[in-house]
Amino acid sequence: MSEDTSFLFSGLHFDRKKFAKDFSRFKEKENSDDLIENLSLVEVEKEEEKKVSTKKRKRNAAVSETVEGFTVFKNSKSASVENEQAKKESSQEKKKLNRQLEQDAIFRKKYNIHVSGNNVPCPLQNFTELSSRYGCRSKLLRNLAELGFKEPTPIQRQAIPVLLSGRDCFACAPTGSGKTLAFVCPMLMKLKHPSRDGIRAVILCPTRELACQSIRECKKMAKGYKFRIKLMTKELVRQNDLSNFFCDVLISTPLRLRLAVRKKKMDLSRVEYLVLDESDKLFELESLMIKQIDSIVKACTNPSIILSLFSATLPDYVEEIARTKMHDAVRVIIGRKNTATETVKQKLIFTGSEEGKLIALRQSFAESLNPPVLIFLQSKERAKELYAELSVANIRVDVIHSDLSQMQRENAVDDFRAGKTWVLIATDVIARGMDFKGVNCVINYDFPDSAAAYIHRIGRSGRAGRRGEAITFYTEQDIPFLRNIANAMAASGCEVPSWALTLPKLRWKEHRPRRDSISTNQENYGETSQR
Ligand SMILES: Nc1ncnc2c1ncn2[C@@H]1O[C@H](COP(=O)(O)OP(=O)(O)OP(=O)(O)O)[C@@H](O)[C@H]1O
Repeated sequence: MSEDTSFLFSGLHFDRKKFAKDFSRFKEKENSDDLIENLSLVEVEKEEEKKVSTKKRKRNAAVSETVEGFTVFKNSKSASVENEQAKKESSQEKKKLNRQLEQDAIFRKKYNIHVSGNNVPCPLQNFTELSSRYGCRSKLLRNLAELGFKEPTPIQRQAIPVLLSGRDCFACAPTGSGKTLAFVCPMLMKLKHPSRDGIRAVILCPTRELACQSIRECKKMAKGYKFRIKLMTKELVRQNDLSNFFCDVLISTPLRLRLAVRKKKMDLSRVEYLVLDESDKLFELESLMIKQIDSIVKACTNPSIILSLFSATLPDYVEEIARTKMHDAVRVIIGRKNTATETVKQKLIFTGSEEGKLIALRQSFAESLNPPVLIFLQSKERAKELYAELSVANIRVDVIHSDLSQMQRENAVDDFRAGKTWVLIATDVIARGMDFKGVNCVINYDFPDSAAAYIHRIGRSGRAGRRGEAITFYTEQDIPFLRNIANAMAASGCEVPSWALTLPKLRWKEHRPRRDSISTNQENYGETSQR
């Protein structure tokens, strides 16, 4: 090489012995004959260095040693040893990851957990993992133990890690399978401690009854914490200015929260955690709720908000709408989507006419009235009529519908929970989410208006692994709509008359036909049907 290359090493002291080979390459050449050889050597060297440096760039940090302020890359020999080491490490990493993925797949199969999405977190093996993996405080674990929750349910095993890792989540799991805890537990862990910094978490429920129940469940799980957990009540909405209102958790129906945001300047910009419970009900097309949900989600402007949807039925259109509001969401389905729980024995009874229903009801009560029993009808008028009929019999019966005051509705639910009421006659106002321990039987006195309504109604029974029963009366006018219910029954492992599965499948929106009146004793009707 003709030019002087000593500047390359000026200011550095090299151990000539150690680097003799390298020095030999850069030494002055006597004649040009070797120039070509020398150039080619230099090119080879450069090529080698180029390969080494690109490989190194691919690694997290090039291994180097500093000599007097200069970083000197190791020579190619130690670099290739390094590469070998790095390759071995990364293949070990890869093997470990694959082993973990395999274990997760086996575990999810065991609990019928189906997931989709990027990098889905490992499911929980047990509740103690909440503290070992996520640093959960002992207080929360103690509360779970006090509530008698020994093992996480399948939906909790998967939805909790997803939400704790800050991912948006769609969760569809059977009725009575613990979805409430699946979103409350990670919410409390994410909130960590009380704060006066605005409204931090919001849970939206389709009915006031469910909102009241959710706040009760929340407070049980937050025992010992000082979280401000508030219900959006009529009184709260009546306050003039809510712009400075703050709490850790706010539970509301969409209508009330939208009112508070639009009319009373309630600020949702710091909400970090938003849960849409019974989400398919909230997103029901042509319902006012879907517009209310839209304005609430828009008001939650926190870019790092965690949005989750929970329900036992999650139609595809709900996912499509929600995906426009979610980012990189994880989908968690337990069992088969939109199917009834397998813990409820289901029966269809043909009663011919409306009159036949009352006879069939009296007969089933005479044979085996096994309270508590829930009876669903398609309207409040019909609920009142049946209440009039049954309240004369010596059965402790009550009724709940939207014509009652808030207090009357709460009393009806509390009395039924407490066992004071044996038979509760209801409209669909309590068909979803309501958790009554040990309802032995649900009677669909009027045919449900959709397969989803059927799944949610009968899901008031057979909860938390308990067994239950569901009886569905149907008349001539219900037969065209029978196929969907028969499918839901068959999908949850129930015996269904084969002819029912051959009926034409109808894409029905709502089935609430006009029906003959129930009341047979007109003179009693006026006295006892004040409810
Ligand atoms: N890990 C658990 N172990 C035992 N019981 C549990 C567990 N988690 C929840 N439960 C109980 O299971 C019952 C049903 O829970 P929850 O109401 O959350 O069900 P859900 O899936 O929300 O039902 P729905 O779809 O009807 O709303 C409740 O009584 C609750 O206390």
